[in-house]
Amino acid sequence: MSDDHARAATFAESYFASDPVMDAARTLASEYSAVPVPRSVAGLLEILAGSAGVRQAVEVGTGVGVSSLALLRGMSPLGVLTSIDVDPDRQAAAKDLITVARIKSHRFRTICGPGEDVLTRLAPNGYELAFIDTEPLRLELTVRRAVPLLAPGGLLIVHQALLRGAVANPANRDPRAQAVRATLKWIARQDGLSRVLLPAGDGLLVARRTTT
Ligand SMILES: C[S@@+](CC[C@H](N)C(=O)[O-])C[C@H]1O[C@@H](n2cnc3c(N)ncnc32)[C@H](O)[C@@H]1O
Repeated sequence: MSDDHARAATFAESYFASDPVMDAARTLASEYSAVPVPRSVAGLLEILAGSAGVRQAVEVGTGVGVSSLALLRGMSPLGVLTSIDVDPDRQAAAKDLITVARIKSHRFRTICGPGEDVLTRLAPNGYELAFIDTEPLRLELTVRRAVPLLAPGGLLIVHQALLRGAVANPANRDPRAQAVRATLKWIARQDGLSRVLLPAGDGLLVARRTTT
């Protein structure tokens, strides 16, 4: 990253109102070694969930709940987030975070298990937003299984879509970079999805189901 880009990224990450609950969540994340979405991505998740008036959302990669909190803050006050992770301890920490943030507990449904498997048990066309922030090696299968869950107009949002510069560099043969590249190619082949790839956080892919 050039000096100018690095300075711009640092400035962007500082351009937020003070948020003690989110700050505490970030400290918690480091204790659980669960890298949370950066502030810019959390802010965008909240705005997207809010502008779409989301009532049903699904997330793969709860971590300690930084992205969950952002989504729940943005969603309709009646909205329910179903959040999936393989790590029960992190999910327990996420539930505590949601309580501390004074969000009603029934709005945050956690399921412990591999996202790529759990998604097959959820309702097709039933979700207005799917957020994926999981292990890159599992990403393509997870995304393939998340897309059929989207309602018409629903949003698919994938974090870690650039893995710093690795995904954009075709000479980089790291398996995680290759897995993310394959996922992006699969998304690009889908007729019913419009898409944009943003260099926010570790790369954010936002796609919208355009078919009815
Ligand atoms: C980057 S962290 C998620 C951070 C979270 N989105 C946040 O902002 O706080 C990735 C999470 O994915 C979980 N994970 C890894 N493989 C998974 C899988 N196959 N299915 C579901 N979760 C998985 C890890 O346990 C970890 O908590």
